[in-house]
Amino acid sequence: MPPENHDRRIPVTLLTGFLGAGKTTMLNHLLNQPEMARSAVLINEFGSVAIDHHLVTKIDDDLVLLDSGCICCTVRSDLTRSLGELFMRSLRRELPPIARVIIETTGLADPAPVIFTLMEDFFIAERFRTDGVVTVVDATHIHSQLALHPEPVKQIAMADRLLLSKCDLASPSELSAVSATLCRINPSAPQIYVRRGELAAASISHCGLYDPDGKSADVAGWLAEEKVREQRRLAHGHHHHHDVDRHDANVFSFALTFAEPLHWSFFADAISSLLETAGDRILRIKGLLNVIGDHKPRVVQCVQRVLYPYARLDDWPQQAPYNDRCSRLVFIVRDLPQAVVEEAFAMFCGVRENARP
Ligand SMILES: Nc1nc2c(ncn2[C@@H]2O[C@H](COP(=O)(O)OP(=O)(O)OP(=O)(O)O)[C@@H](O)[C@H]2O)c(=O)[nH]1
Repeated sequence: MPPENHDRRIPVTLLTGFLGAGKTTMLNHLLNQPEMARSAVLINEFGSVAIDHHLVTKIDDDLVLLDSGCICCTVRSDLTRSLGELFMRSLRRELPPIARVIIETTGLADPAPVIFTLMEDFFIAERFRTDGVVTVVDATHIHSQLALHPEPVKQIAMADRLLLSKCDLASPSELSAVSATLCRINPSAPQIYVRRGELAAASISHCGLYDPDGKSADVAGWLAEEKVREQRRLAHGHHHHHDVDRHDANVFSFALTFAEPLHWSFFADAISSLLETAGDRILRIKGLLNVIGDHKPRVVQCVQRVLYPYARLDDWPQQAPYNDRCSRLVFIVRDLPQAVVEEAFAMFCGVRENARP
């Protein structure tokens, strides 16, 4: 392959990290910088009710929502197709020239199939080059996430750069403990401390082509496994069915929809009670709310037991399903029945969930 300076292929940044780590927050800061002005963004979300693309402050039509679902087949072929389409649209000048592609994965994603696709798919590898697997690590939650879930280890081990988010919320001793943990899993990746998503574009560019050497031996092994999987898929086809709302036997997603505008204080009581009683089984909540007395949609975000200060969007999205201005909350949980969550809202807000998408 040509050295980076003479390489005319479009650089691709893979932005990964566990649920709620702060990927979208950093992405918004990056996209506001002139160096990232001509970036196309591909977003892959878990669950059937997507919301992330409304939280990215990018209005161009080079923001692509990848199919939700299993990264091993649906998303891989969707990724290949989306990158191919972006390239062709840019070639036909339907889009301005693309200087970089940023792929934001779901927090539950395994980065190996994505890296493998970028490196090995013939059409893609001719036109795009990996320039950085960048993993966002939530400095306030990573130890419990590593204890309970297999995904963050792989996301950290495969990284070229590690971005420690929420450093404004962690004490110096917590930060040094997190830093030592990351060093054990991936000693070669530089660690960058980030507060409120404020990250210079230079921190994630010029990573160079992806190279498993210098990373833990597992990384080469994971990529080799992808090759075997690919060969099997080509030989036998790949027909297993995926439920887009289920990650594994325990982790799954559901969305609640409320047709009537909500009282903020009752809603806050319902969420607080839920986080207190079932926070250990809640991985992520995010949603857009129609709140009585507020014309703008409120963005609500929780990670495990933490409810973050709400934000507002300038306006309600024009696209379905959010254009009906109903409140929607998307939950990603571990072994928490939907009925328990519905009951909390019925009790505190006096509202029942409506059977809408
Ligand atoms: N105080 C503080 N809050 C942060 C920081 N980074 C992210 N947050 C908050 O954490 C919550 C989750 O951040 P997101 O950027 O949506 O996380 P994400 O990784 O994109 O989430 P998923 O796509 O669901 O995996 C939001 O409420 C953010 O405002 C930070 O550095 N400091």
